[in-house]
Formats: sequence, C-alpha cells, structure tokens
Amino acid sequence: MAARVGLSHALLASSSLARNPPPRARLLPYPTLLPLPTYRRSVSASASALPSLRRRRPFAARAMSQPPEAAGSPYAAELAAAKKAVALAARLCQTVQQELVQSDVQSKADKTPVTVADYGSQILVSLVLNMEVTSGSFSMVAEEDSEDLRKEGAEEILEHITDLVNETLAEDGSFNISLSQEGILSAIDSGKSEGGPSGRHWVLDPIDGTKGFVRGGQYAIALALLDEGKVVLGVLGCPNLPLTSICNLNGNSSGDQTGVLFSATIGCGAEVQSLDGSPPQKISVCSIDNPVNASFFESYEGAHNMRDVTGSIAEKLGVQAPPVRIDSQAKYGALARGDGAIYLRFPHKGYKEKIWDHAAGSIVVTEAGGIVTDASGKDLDFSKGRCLDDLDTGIVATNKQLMPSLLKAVQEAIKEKNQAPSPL
Ligand SMILES: Nc1ncnc2c1ncn2[C@@H]1O[C@H](COP(=O)(O)OS(=O)(=O)O)[C@@H](OP(=O)(O)O)[C@H]1O
Ligand SMILES: [Mg+2]
Repeated sequence: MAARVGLSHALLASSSLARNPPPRARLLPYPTLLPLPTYRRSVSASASALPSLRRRRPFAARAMSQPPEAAGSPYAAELAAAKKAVALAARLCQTVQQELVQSDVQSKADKTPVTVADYGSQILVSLVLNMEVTSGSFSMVAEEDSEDLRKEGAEEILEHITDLVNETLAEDGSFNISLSQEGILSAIDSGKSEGGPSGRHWVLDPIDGTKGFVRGGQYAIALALLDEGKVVLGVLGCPNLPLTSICNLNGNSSGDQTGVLFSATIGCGAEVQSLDGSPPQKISVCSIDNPVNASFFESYEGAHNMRDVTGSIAEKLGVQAPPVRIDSQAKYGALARGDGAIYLRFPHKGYKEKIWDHAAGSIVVTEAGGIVTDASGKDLDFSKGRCLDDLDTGIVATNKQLMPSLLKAVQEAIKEKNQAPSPL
C-alpha cells in the first residue's frame, strides 16, 4: 500500500475556484480553515471557454490533454497530469527567460529572475498535480523551499512570484484558479518530502540547468514519479531544445523551431512531442555499435564535470567527434532520441547527486532502449531519499551495444586518474 504524505491544506484552502468565468480569476484572501471543496476539476469543462485564445498560444498545458499513449498503463492519469504540469511551468520559464535575455548585462548578474522562475515553476507543477491526480495526499521531492521567501525583505519578490504564477494560470485558462501569497508559499513547501523506498513520490527539478537558463541556453523542467522506490514515469520539458537533432549545433539552438517535451512510462517506451502539443512519437536511442562513430554529451559547465576523465574515456573508446556540451537533463532527452550516443557525467569529488537531476532523464533514456548506470555499471537507486547515496564516482548512459566497452573504458580512466600523482 502506497504511503503518501499529506498535502498541506493551506495550498488547497488558499486556492479558490473562481465562480466567474475567465479572463481573470479573482484572487481571494487566504482562508486558513476553509473546508476543501472539489479541487479536482474537469479540465475539459473550462477548455471550451477559450478556444480561440488557446489555439494561438504555445506551450499550452491544455494541449497536453490528448489521451496519453500509455493509456493502458496504471500511470496513464499521472502521465497526462505530469505533461500538463511541465508544459505550464515551461510557459512561465520561457516568459521569464525571454525578459532576462533581452535585458542588459547588469540584470543578468542579478539572480532574481532565476529565483522567480524556479519558484514559479515549482508552484505550477505542484498545483497542477494536486488538481489533476491526488485525492487528499501528496508527496513531492523538489529543489526549492519557501524559507528565504518568508524572511523580512522578501515581500517584493513574493509579490512578483504571485503575480507571475497567477498571470500564467489566467493566460493558459485551463485552471480557473488564483493563489494568495500564503497559497504560493504552501505550494512551494509541498516539495519538502524526503522521498524514500515506499509509497509514491513526485520528484521535481523546477529549472534544471540554472546557468543555461541565465545564459539563454538549454534548461529543463524535470518531473518524475517514484513508486516503491522505482522511477515509473518521467517528463522533461526542454523549451530551448530544437525539434530536430542538436548535435550539429553544439548546444546552441539555431533559428529552428524549439520546445520539446520528452515523456516515458515504465514498460511503455519513451516519446517526444513539441511543447505546444503535437502528437507524441516514439523515440529510441541510436543503434551505433562502433564507438569510433559515437559522439558524447557532457555538462556545459566545466565545474560540473571532470573533463580530464571524460576526455580520457572518449580517447580510450576511439571517439572522434568533439564533446557536445549542453546544460541540464536535455542531455538525457537528446540521447534518448538518438542525437548522440553517450552521456558522461563525472562530478568532482565530494559532490552528491540529487535525485531530481536524474530521475526523469534516466527513465526517458531507459524506456528509449538505453542503459543508465553509475561508473561501476550499477543501476541508479532513487529510493534513498533526496540524494543518490551509493553512487560510484559518476553516471554514464548509452545504448546496449556500446555499454560494455564504455564501462571498460570508464574503469581504466578512473584507475589512471587515481594513480596519477596529485598536483601540489
Ligand atoms: N559542483 C557540481 N558538480 C556537478 N553537478 C552540479 C554541481 N553543482 C550543481 N550541479 C548540478 O548540475 C545541474 C546542472 O546540470 P548539468 O551539470 O548536467 O548541466 S550544466 O552544468 O548546466 O551544464 C544543476 O542543476 P540546477 O541546480 O537545477 O541547475 C545542479 O543540480
Ligand atoms: Mg538540477
């Protein structure tokens, strides 16, 4: 029996279903002890209210309402809700990133826009999941909490986040709801779960690849579901990833259409669709079996990856192509659809991997026919709480054909690194 962590009633109580139709839901004050009405709403009911607006807008959460491919799976409803949540969060992030990139250098150094988008994304995902798939219980392991926003001096940023979230909800039109500031804080704190081996837990990175987000590069909204310690579904929203292969662009999007949504459910395969809601298509990892023809992904940020180790692994394999460096779990998505053949991640000693940085990406790759393991070839264990605790050195992902030679090269490269004299 799945143990679930109780949803903060503050979130639900402060979310008020407006009685009047859009365009703008009313923001009601925070009623702490309101009885909880039917917060699970039929989305199709309000969908008919704004058909023309909806058609014009990209990244519409409602565009994800089509019947999921995994309709026969026990997680079909969760997958549909997760796609909707990620698409809505992607819309908010895209709005903020456009403003950030268009603004001057000084405001790029200011962390406020990132903070606003991080929180905003987490709030929207929490809200959509609560409205679509939970019935009074909810557990989410997510990156952000509201501690800083509750401090003195944070009033302005909290107001900014509240406006942004409510504007995004109103523009989308799927949810006729508006959050008070207390509801905003409660929604953020619904991500405080510790996860673990029993029950169901959502796992969220509201903006993965924060540095890429600030640079105007790649980032992802990464959402997964753990059931009894195993990842059973994953959704990756990558607003800046081109719909076609990224490999010729070395991480930068061309003028081509961007905005990709990857999804996977255990036993049902992996799919890709555009974030504006094109029909999903099955994807699979590449079938390269000679490493000489392989290319590999690694972090854009040098500080996140030991490039001497990844370079040495590539050399041992005979890889000819230069590394493709992109931010975030977009790397897992790109690998899953065959843009490249290998993903190498070797953080510097002492770094502890968080489950939200790998849960969604890893199931997208494994359901696309790939393998994701630690440096010793062991499966990743998501059941240990907020971190990947027993991880051996690094994470590698590739197809089944290349994995044996990849793991051999990894072991040799690590051994050499450990034997090398340490710099003075
Ligand atoms: N020191 C260090 N080493 C390794 N990894 C780190 C480190 N610091 C952070 N992180 C985590 O890396 C996440 C970003 O993913 P990537 O490293 O794949 O991409 S990139 O750095 O943006 O190129 C990034 O995710 P976000 O914080 O969500 O952006 C971090 O969780
Ligand atoms: Mg991250």
